[in-house]
Amino acid sequence: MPVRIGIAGLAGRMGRLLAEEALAAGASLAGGTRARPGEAGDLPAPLLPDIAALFAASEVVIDFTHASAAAGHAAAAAAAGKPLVLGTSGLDAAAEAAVATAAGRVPIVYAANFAPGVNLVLALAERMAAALPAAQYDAEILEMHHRQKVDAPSGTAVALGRAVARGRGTTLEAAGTESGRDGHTGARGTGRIGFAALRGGQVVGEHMLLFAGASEHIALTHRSFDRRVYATGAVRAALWLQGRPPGLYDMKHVLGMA
Ligand SMILES: NC(=O)C1=CN([C@@H]2O[C@H](COP(=O)(O)OP(=O)(O)OC[C@H]3O[C@@H](n4cnc5c(N)ncnc54)[C@H](OP(=O)(O)O)[C@@H]3O)[C@@H](O)[C@H]2O)C=CC1
Ligand SMILES: O=C(O)C1=N[C@H](C(=O)O)C[C@H](O)C1
Repeated sequence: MPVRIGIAGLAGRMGRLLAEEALAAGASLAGGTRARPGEAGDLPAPLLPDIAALFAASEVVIDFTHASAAAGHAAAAAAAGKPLVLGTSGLDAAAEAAVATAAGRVPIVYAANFAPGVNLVLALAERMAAALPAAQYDAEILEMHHRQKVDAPSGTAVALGRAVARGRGTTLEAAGTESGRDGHTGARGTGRIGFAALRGGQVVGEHMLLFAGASEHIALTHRSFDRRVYATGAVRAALWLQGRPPGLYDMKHVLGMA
């Protein structure tokens, strides 16, 4: 029997591609949700009234919606006893804690970016940060996305920052960050991780991690040209979750890079 996949955010940029990729992977569509359920539109699966109904109809739910919905969706996964693939970005610490709590009951893949190349870049970022002393190489993360993106810095930029911090044996919170400098900011803090976000046009997703030393720069760059790469990865994660024990996984587990 094909795996029944439910899609939270079915009418969104990602939701529509997720539906196509789920069918292409041999799964079936259990239904979807959106923020404005009255507007059915030309959707490839039935719109269900709420997230609980979506979990009831599905074997696994994929969520690409809005950060404000993430904690509730994770709690609904735990209540239904069904796995969740969470791609939504911009979660605050409380929402991430709610996801971790739900992962004690059900398996959850929570990934900032489902593109395989980005997950390789994350692994390389950690290794590079371990090799390049924070006192000599300033880490700066630059990202650019389409003009509709509502959160900044991107989830992937934050994941890159966390990877750099891990490589340096610390956390992003302890290292400190500098974002969107403007005006009399004072000199750059040693060891801090810098973030800058550009928004414009229809850019699918571009990330650069720069290690800036006094005499040399080393950069890692990733560009996505088609957001289908994220949908393919998220559907792969949904199928990978079938039969997994409860736990918080990310894309490196799905890709066998953990
Ligand atoms: N991890 C990854 O690899 C990727 C992550 N993303 C992330 O996925 C998310 C969605 O991106 P994208 O598809 O471009 O966004 P869109 O705005 O195109 O779509 C969002 C969808 O979620 C629905 N939605 C919005 N708010 C809520 C809510 N509070 N509760 C339930 N549903 C809601 C919208 O409903 P309606 O249609 O009624 O407005 C819409 O269907 C973002 O956080 C983005 O950063 C995106 C690409 C890759
Ligand atoms: O909103 C997007 O489009 C994207 N969001 C994710 C993020 O915040 O990192 C992943 C990708 O960059 C596209």
